[in-house]
Amino acid sequence: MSLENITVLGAGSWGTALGIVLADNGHNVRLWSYNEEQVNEINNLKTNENYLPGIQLQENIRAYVDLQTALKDVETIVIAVPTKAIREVVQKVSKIIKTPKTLVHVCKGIEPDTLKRVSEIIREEMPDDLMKDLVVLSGPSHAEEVSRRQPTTVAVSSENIAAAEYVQDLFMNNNFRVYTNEDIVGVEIGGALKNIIALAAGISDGLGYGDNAKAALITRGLAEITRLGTKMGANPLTFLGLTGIGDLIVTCTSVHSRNWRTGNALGKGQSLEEILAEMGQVVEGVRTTKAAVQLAEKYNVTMPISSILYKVLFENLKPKEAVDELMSRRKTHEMEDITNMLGEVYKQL
Ligand SMILES: NC(=O)C1=CN([C@@H]2O[C@H](COP(=O)(O)OP(=O)(O)OC[C@H]3O[C@@H](n4cnc5c(N)ncnc54)[C@H](OP(=O)(O)O)[C@@H]3O)[C@@H](O)[C@H]2O)C=CC1
Ligand SMILES: O=C(CO)COP(=O)(O)O
Repeated sequence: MSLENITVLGAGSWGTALGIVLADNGHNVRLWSYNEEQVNEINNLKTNENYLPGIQLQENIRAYVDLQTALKDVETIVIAVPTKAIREVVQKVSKIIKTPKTLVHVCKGIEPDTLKRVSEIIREEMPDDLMKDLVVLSGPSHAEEVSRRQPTTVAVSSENIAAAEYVQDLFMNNNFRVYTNEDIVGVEIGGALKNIIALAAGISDGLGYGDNAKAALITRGLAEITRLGTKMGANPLTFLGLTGIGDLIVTCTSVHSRNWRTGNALGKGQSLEEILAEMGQVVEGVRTTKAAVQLAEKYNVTMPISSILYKVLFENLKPKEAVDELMSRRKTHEMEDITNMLGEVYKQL
């Protein structure tokens, strides 16, 4: 495959880790950050200590503070800023580029109130004639491990399978295996909602509950994600793949996860404000919990874990009381709703 200039917007942990993958594949990587000090550190010391401590960056990664220079002569733009910054960043890009580009977003969130997925936000902010293709990259992939070249698998999804295959080739190497999947709705919903369940799993661990509780949260979490996602038009089988159960497992069980760590500290009694101030990196699940509760209402689906987490995050419900409330819900059949979902699966086979 031909080598390219590729611009990565956002020099946080994920943007930098993906930059390392692309640089390993021989591409010229331009990391854009609005923080001049960080840009100087990346260019002069070849490190990004606040986001990926102990990692040495390659010579073919260069950082830029000027967006116009960062975007000069690129075909592909990777968007790796938090969901709340997407609109602003895409608007800035749309005012600079003159020819259509392939956009790859790697963000895991949903916008509260508008209830838009990230690809929908990008489509609203980027004129059609400036967007060649839009591709989502998602899956179980902590930046800390990717930057150390530990084996990782992800999926790329696009309405145009040829575009997904093109992005698959850009990123794929022997440490970073990339699959394609055409179900953008399922890929984005799985990636965004797993963060909510990871917050809940962290709370459970922080309270001192064990593996049984965590397995329950992962399994019942997957059930509520699938219930909502299917109503939104996703293929239920996607939730059994890398961007569904795969990402749910890694985020609920890893100390790398900012969402799990936030939940863990909440379970131990710290306040949300305090935790977020100390984290210094995005915790997407907090904002996505608001969106999920609104989506559950809109699509008329029950999402008990997301709903109870909303009360913990925004209504001062104590974590222990939240668990008691979850456990004492009315009795039900495990497969309630799932039979409907299976009907959808069979229709798609
Ligand atoms: N980290 C990971 O392992 C993974 C992350 N993701 C997803 O990738 C996305 C980015 O996450 P991640 O890199 O981890 O987050 P980080 O918090 O590590 O980094 C985000 C970067 O975006 C910058 N940024 C924030 N707001 C703006 C803005 N308005 N304009 C320009 N830059 C901005 C931040 O700068 P500053 O901090 O100075 O504000 C920071 O450099 C999230 O949606 C996350 O869920 C997906 C898979 C793995
Ligand atoms: O999405 C991720 C791993 O796949 C990263 O999760 P956190 O944002 O919780 O760190």
